[in-house]
Order: sequence, then structure tokens, then C-alpha cells
Amino acid sequence: MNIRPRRLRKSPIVREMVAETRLSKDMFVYPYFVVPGNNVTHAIDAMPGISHFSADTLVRDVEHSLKLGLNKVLLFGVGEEKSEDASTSYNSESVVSKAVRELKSAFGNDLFVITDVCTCAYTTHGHCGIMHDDYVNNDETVEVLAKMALSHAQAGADMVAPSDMMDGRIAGIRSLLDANNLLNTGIMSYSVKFASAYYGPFREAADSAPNKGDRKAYQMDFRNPGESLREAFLDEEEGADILMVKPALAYLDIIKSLKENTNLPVACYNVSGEYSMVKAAARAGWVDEQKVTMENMYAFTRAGANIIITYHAKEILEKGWMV
Ligand SMILES: NCc1[nH]cc(CCC(=O)O)c1CC(=O)O
Repeated sequence: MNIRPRRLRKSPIVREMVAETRLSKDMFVYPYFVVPGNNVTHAIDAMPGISHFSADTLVRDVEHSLKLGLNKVLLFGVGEEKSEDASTSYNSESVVSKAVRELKSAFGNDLFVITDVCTCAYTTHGHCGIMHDDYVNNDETVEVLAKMALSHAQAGADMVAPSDMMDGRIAGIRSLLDANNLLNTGIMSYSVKFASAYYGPFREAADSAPNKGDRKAYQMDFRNPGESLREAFLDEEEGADILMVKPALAYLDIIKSLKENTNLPVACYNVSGEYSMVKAAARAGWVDEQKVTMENMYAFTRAGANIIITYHAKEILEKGWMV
């Protein structure tokens, strides 16, 4: 026997030398939930370790994140007045726009601010668009999304991230941004977003559960890898800068095939249900939290993700789990 793969597993040094996948904190994007008011830090039950922040406490928490080397955030607005037309979503005084202004005035270009663009937290029915006869009207929704993206961009967001899955929304957003001379505001598209039960805990965090029906008439069917490439290519043609796959853990095949088929950076969203399952199992003593978390992070990287959006990011860096 002259071939012995175990030679290269003999010691930590040799294992480090031949490791095929590297993970860096620069790959992480950390999500934050922003609520109205002052001095609010309210823990989200379904997502241990994650809280709602008002703009002032957000600035303090982000300052701490920045010290850890976490310099990219994804903002979700929660707790705004809801309506049929989601008009609070594009108000220049919206909770997200205010938070963007405060973060940018505190940290400038030391912080990269991405905003989630979707109406589900702003509509009375909790759907990701404008509804008529129990159906989300695509083109009317795209107009609202473009206005919402514009308001975030005008507040100073570096990048907007539409998470609604309407057809043509990347083109709609890009053209409104360009018409307003916001040529350098990027778009990270939730290109391949499946209708998934893994969003369960998030709906508590964002108070965005649909009060009737589900999201299957706009989010993708998880049986369809071919359609996932079709969706991603459309976004690429429409001007997306980054393509995202969501959820991540149950969709590693999709991440891998997208990476092999595009030259754009690929992001994955390690969603709330994936996060809370790890937390719950770790709390019960069934898995080693550090080891399972890092195994998941490497799985995303190995599949081809260049960017990982994860609720674990802060704890990974706080506790030095990278090493
Ligand atoms: N459309 C809004 C949105 N943006 C991100 C998530 C999920 C994030 C997570 O679960 O962590 C959702 C929920 C949904 O589509 O139902």
C-alpha cells in the first residue's frame, strides 16, 4: 500500500496546510431587526441571542460588532404602521431609513449597510406585495419595492436586498435608482428564494407572517433546481450585483450549481430556522454548538458561497470560534 491519505491528516499543521476551504470574517453579513422608539433592546424568543433594537441601541451594538471585525449589516424594519399599500415602507422617516442615516453618520464607510426590501412587515395581510383578490399583483408591487429601495438608498444604504421574489423587480429597482443618480448603490438579490418552513422564527422577529395563505405563489418551489438558475440568470441580466440563495443549509446543491454557473458573487442566507435549530439542540446538550456552527459555515463555503448572511456571525467572532 503506497497511497496513504492519512499522511496529510497526521498533525494540525499539515491539516491546516492542505485545507481546501478557507473561511474569513470578511464573508459574514450580520442581520439586525430595527424597531421604532428609543433605548429598546428586546430579545426575540424564537431566536436566542438575537434582539430587536431601536436606532440608538443599534448604533451601540454595531459599534461592538465593528470591534469584532463584523462590518456588514443587513437591516430589517419591524413595528411600523401596517396598511394595504405598504406606504410606510418607503417613507423617508421609516424606521429603516432613520437607522441607515444614524449608522452612516456614526460609522461612515467603516460600515457597509444593506437593507432588506420587502413589504411583508408593512402590509396588514403580511404578504410580500400589494394584494388584490387574494393574489399579489406583481407589477404594482415592483413599483412599491423600487420606491422602498430608493428611500433606503437616499438615506445612505450601500446596497439594497429585495427579498420578495416578484418578477422584474431588479430591473425596476435599478432603473429608479439610476434615474435618481444612485449609480453606486448595489443590489444583492434574493434571487433564489424558496417557500420554506425554515423562515418560521423570523416571522416572529419581523412580525411578518401572512394572516392568510402562504407565499407559494411568489417564492420558489423547493423541488426546482432548474428554475433556480433561471431566476438567478434573470436577476443577473436585470443588473443584480450579488445573487443570493435562501435558505442555505438544505440548499447546498443550489449554491454549488449557481456558483458554477455565474461569475457574480454568490451569497447564501443561513436563515432563522436553521439558526434556531442549532441553538435549541445545543441548549438541550445534544450537539456541540461551536463545532456544529463552524461545520455549517464551512459547508456553505465549500458549496461555493462567497458571502454568508448568518445570525451566528457575532457569536462566532465574540467567542473566537474561527480559529
Ligand atoms: N420577505 C421577507 C423576508 N426576508 C428574509 C426572510 C427570512 C429570514 C430568516 O428566516 O432568517 C423573510 C421571510 C419570508 O420570506 O417569509
